[in-house]
Amino acid sequence: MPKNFEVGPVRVRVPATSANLGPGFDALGLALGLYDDVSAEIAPSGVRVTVSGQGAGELPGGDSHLVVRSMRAAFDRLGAHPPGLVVECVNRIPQARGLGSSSAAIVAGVLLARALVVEGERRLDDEAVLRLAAELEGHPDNVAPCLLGGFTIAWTEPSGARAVTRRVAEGVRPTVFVPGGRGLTAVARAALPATVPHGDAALGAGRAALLVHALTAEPALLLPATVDRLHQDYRAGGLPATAALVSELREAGVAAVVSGAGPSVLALSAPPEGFEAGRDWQVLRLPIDVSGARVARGRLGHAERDPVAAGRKS
Ligand SMILES: Nc1ncnc2c1ncn2[C@@H]1O[C@H](COP(=O)(O)OP(=O)(O)O)[C@@H](O)[C@H]1O
Ligand SMILES: N[C@@H](CCOP(=O)(O)O)C(=O)O
Repeated sequence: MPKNFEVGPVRVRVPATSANLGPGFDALGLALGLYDDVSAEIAPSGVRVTVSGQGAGELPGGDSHLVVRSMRAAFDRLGAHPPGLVVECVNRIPQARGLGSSSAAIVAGVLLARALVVEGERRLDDEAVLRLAAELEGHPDNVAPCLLGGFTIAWTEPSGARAVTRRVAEGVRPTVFVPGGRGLTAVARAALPATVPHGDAALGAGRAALLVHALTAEPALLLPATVDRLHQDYRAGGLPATAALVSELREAGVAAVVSGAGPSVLALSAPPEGFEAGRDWQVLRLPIDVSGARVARGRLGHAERDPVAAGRKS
């Protein structure tokens, strides 16, 4: 084993996340009980990546894989350069659906790299992991809940991203509606205008503040607290089915929003009994993940390799 590196494999479990939550664009996020499991170890040469579950047969291998790119970025920060890597991914988070799969891959890569380096936690502390992961992702609202769990409020200072996590009030039960079709976050971000009317910004500030209260103390206020004017309308043209489902749910009194940049829909209160979204939507009732990413020593075991069951346990 080259100097600087821990002996043996490490693994990490990272949760799906839903960002924005309506008015909290690029700031608010929620960790959900659906997970990717990833392991990594130092090899004498080369980069070998195996993927099962979501993205199998589609994602690039080797150094182009997002987990590996994120590991490389973290190794650079740590000043440690491994001769080779073996990475195994068991993915359950649907990709390019607005459920934070890219943030999960980035957080997994950064945490795995840190765990493989001797004294990694001293050299790259938790705050530095958040800053690096947010830098790689481009916005902090998914990486924060993925790392910390629960409901997070993230912001960016000149020195980088910071976040706090808050416990969600009893009775908030997320339901996620996931369509078959994909939507890339980069494309949805390109649909946003450079400026918005002052009235819309003012409304958003008030509703985002109310949403923190509603989610942590008074879920009865979730419907007015999830009104957004900063991003959803601008993206609706590219996501007509998503916009239609959000409207239908809200008209039924459900606090529904676009999940992240879409195309999934997040409902923060339960849809009425018998509500049918239609055949195009997979409906997932997910618990809130309160732990965030968890690192352990050793390869993935039988439980982590189960493509379905293990994904729902927190
Ligand atoms: N587990 C993963 N491993 C490697 N690459 C991934 C993984 N998850 C997502 N990605 C990459 O990120 C892209 C999706 O990112 P993005 O558009 O931000 O959507 P999401 O809302 O799922 O984060 C995928 O097309 C893929 O290139
Ligand atoms: N604030 C971002 C959130 C993107 O989340 P994702 O899960 O769709 O990557 C945005 O709205 O662009």
